[in-house]
Amino acid sequence: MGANADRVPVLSVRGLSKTFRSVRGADVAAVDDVTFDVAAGSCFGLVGESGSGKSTVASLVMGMVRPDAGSIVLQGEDIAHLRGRRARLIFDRAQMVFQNPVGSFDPRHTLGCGVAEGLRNRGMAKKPAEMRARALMQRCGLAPELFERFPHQVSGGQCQRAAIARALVCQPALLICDEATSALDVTVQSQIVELLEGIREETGMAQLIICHDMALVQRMCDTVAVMCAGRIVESGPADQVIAHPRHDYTKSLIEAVL
Ligand SMILES: Nc1ncnc2c1ncn2[C@@H]1O[C@H](COP(=O)(O)OP(=O)(O)OP(=O)(O)O)[C@@H](O)[C@H]1O
Repeated sequence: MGANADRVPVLSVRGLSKTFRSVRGADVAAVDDVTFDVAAGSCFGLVGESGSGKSTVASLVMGMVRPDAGSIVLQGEDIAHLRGRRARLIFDRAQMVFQNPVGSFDPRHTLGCGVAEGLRNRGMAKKPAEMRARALMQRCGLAPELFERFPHQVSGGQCQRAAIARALVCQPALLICDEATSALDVTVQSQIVELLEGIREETGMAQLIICHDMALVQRMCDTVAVMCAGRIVESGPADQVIAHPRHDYTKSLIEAVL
């Protein structure tokens, strides 16, 4: 756990629900009465099979999908129903890293330009924005020459490091990683995990890790919640949940990877 952990919830989710309506009548309750907290300096794991609702939780927290019910309190403010410009301000406080880093960058721009873009969009002049982007890329383990490379000219691991640097430009209080290491080989995955842990220690940010890999959760997370068909079926300290799972669904997830 991060040295700055002080148990202040950066994110408090209460009774969050979202059903995707279908014209053909097959509605999907993607998120159903979900409640959890993510404390400053801590790492919270949201695990579950494909389709259990993990990414929808992330989209709801980031304001990309509107909830049917519930509250999402980010740094003390309920952001569940913000609209327009105020909703976009969520990105100053929470950022996301995705599974496919290459696809998350504009192929026409260099990685450096992509990392600096968030600062430029917030009104910073080109020179200081580039300097800050270079420093962040270096912190994320990227050699200076990679600043000028295009996304397709670097490895998946290097591109994911750049995506993490880009997420850090606005010093978010919350970083959501949605299967951020799933597409990487084991060695690179381990390096990215170390990078995320280091950043958490340094900044005291809260991290929400979305994945289906219990081994990764055991390594990274303080707390874990297990999602099944939109609901949290089990949650608690990661070591405890993994050592003594109560729910059959959790047992099957653990047996699949450990
Ligand atoms: N925009 C959408 N419209 C309709 N249904 C959706 C939409 N987004 C997600 N769903 C459905 O909601 C359910 C939960 O999907 P979600 O992507 O949140 O699961 P997940 O646990 O993140 O899965 P994965 O690990 O495969 O990404 C699925 O049944 C999915 O088909």
